[in-house]
Amino acid sequence: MSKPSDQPSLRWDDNAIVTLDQRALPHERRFLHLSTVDDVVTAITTLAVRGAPSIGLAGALGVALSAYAHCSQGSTGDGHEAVRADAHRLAAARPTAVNLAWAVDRALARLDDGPDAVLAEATAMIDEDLAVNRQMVAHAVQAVRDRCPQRSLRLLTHCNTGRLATAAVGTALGTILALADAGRVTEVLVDETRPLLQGARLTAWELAEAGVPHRVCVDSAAAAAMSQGLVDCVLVGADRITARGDVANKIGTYALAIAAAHHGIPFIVVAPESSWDRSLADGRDIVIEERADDEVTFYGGTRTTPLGTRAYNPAFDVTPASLISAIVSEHGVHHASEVSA
Ligand SMILES: CSC[C@H]1O[C@H](OP(=O)(O)O)[C@H](O)[C@@H]1O
Repeated sequence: MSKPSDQPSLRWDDNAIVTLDQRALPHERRFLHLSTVDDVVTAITTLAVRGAPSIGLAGALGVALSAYAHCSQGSTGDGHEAVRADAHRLAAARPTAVNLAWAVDRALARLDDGPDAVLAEATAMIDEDLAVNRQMVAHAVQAVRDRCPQRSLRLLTHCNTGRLATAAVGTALGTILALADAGRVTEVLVDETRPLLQGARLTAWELAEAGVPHRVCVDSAAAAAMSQGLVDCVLVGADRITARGDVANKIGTYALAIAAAHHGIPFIVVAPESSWDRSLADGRDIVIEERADDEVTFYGGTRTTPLGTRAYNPAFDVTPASLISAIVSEHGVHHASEVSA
């Protein structure tokens, strides 16, 4: 069965956020109970909770945690400064995915109505994300079919954009699962996605759970796979999309887009409206998160480099709109270009 799962990846339970610790997958299903704002900030910065929509939802629920901690239900403003300070910390936990600040701000806007209203707004976003993903996946399936005449498809994806990264269903991976459920997928090539291996650990786990044929490849093998005719379409997610359609996404996405354009392979971005930042036109203005050297200089807990070796470790890169065949949201295809490398 490959239908995208609609089981929420995080929930509110007894004044805590309950969610899978994505660092432990695929070998351990460990649940986290996040009961303080510090817990939520740490979970986001360590990628225990990850994926643009998921970190937004966790951030919004974190505002609810703060509101209950600092405000009584009938508060007239006491504690609001403390909640606003917590909201700032939550929104700043990771800078690139616009969903985080957007969701935190939306939850914070209900503060004057009390903690219950903040929680109601955050949990409404979970339900909305699920509905949005279902609509988006339907549009993305059609966008693939419009660009790929093949009856059965060989797809390539990068990082993890499934139910773990969203409230449920997923974005690009949700589309892949829907295509597989319709019998349209021969194989999925999954970029392992160095250095944190979201592809090898999480996307492979979701595809295996769904029974979809797949192989993992090192990120640098993706272009070779395209040159060998192993890829009919590339599907990826997004963390921030500018007004003209430049896309910030997991590091390695830009290289995929260049290779896809060179080989005339459709390169489709699947992301919700909440991933758009229309205040920016040029992707070069997107703040790219730089992460610790040891994510690169260590592998499996063992140092791979000489002591003292530094690393260049941006968590994201920017793909210009000119290299993107289509950007699909719950509203349909936003951007389509005849891509040329
Ligand atoms: C639907 S997830 C969108 C996006 O978020 C991921 O980043 P991270 O794993 O660092 O949270 C990746 O860029 C996905 O494409």
